[in-house]
Amino acid sequence: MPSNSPLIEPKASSSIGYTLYYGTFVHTPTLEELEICFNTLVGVTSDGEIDYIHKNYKPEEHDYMTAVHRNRNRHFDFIDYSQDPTKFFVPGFIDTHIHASQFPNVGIGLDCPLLDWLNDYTFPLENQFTDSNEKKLQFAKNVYSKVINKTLTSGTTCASYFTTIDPQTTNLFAELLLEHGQRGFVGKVCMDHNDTYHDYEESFEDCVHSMNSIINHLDKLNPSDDTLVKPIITPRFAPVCSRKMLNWLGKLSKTHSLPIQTHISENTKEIELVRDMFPDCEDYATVYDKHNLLSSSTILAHAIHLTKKERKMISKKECSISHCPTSNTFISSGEAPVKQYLYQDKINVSLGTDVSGGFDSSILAVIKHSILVSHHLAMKTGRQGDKLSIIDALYMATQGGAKAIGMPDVLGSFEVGKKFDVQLIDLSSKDSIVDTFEWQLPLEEEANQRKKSKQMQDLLGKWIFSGDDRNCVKVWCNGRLVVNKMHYQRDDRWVMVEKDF
Ligand SMILES: O=c1[nH]c(=O)c2nc[nH]c2[nH]1
Ligand SMILES: [Zn+2]
Repeated sequence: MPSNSPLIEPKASSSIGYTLYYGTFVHTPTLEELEICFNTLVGVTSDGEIDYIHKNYKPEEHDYMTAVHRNRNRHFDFIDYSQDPTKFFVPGFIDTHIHASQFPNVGIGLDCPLLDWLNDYTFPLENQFTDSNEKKLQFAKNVYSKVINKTLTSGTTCASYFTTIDPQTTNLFAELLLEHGQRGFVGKVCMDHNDTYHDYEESFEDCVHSMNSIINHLDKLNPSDDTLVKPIITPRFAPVCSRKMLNWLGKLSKTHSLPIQTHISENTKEIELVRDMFPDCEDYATVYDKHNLLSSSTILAHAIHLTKKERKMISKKECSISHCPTSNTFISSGEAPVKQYLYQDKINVSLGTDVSGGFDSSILAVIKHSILVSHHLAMKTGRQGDKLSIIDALYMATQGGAKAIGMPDVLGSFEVGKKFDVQLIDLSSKDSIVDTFEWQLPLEEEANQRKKSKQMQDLLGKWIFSGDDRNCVKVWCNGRLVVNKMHYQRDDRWVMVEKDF
């Protein structure tokens, strides 16, 4: 266990029995649908699977032991947050675009446009992961432990990561994910044609060798009963990949049934470059399509400046877009018309922090930024319909993310058969900067359910716009408690809770 992550629960202390969670559960099972379930009992098996949901559970009327007995479990935990209206469960966040290797550059490179930003800040940093063996492993362990700790303690239970071109440190990254208990897709960056920064590129043959080594290593790494880390095919973006490499990666995805992630149409200069380099392709999306890289398991990051034809193709191929508004603002790339993608083009859209183009590794922050950027877009276009709602953004951060990573029936919402990848939000946590007033709280005794639901929706607004990772007090991944920042007040002092209750 890395010593710099005191908030991460060590594996040994994870709960292994049957667990019943009781309290308020909030989720967006489908686009446009927000479900707020008060007094809900959720049963989770020792494998981390939700096998029982009882909405509106009344202890005086119902017997929770039926759930326990159904599983022939004599030992179980009962975790009750129903008495505190400032606490609620939400699905763990799914970050569908993040560069783990770029974490040290967070906050650096403001307003440097993409291609300069890559050469001046990003390639030199990523190149440090290709140093001599001992040096690079130490460097990688430090950076990768920190980024996993940071995202996990901010409520990200699963992420689709980019690492670097280096295979050894990429394998180390996958091991660290498992050690911390975060679900993850691990993408070794593939790039054999870096014309502007030759120090940081690989040969086609090296790429083939590295990808095979990573696929084999990750195959052996997962626990026997579950796949928590998985490789993802990652051509960095068209300008740094030869046609031979793009072709091979398309085939590799098919032969190993592996998902694909890449960048598309982030910056106008980048689009011009692609046009010059691939004159036989009508547009950027066609470059990927020609090399068999567009399918329902492809995540396309940014997708800000797509043409109508590209949108149609992306929709038809059922690719997902990872919207990264924090990054798009920080390096001035533009405003993606996300509402149109979701509702008119019927494209699945998820959210990405895009560290370090994005300066915040918390998806909660990206939810906030996605809404603000959409308001700016609406002011520019004069179309109110361009504005994203809280429900849209929460959906993209959870169920939309689950769809993007090919796990719509496993993650993203509370449903029997899904995995318990969950965060507990506490608006009155120690150090919380959220202010709530008594009349704003959905109290147990409130009989008017509509009023109670409206109060809960207002609390979601408070969480998203004035909260942060300090309000994410517990995180479970695959049913296992992996983060516990829970404190309680004793004699006017905040004391860390050792156990769940
Ligand atoms: O935001 C981005 N970050 C990157 O590292 C990158 N590489 C290509 N295109 C990119 N865009
Ligand atoms: Zn990126």
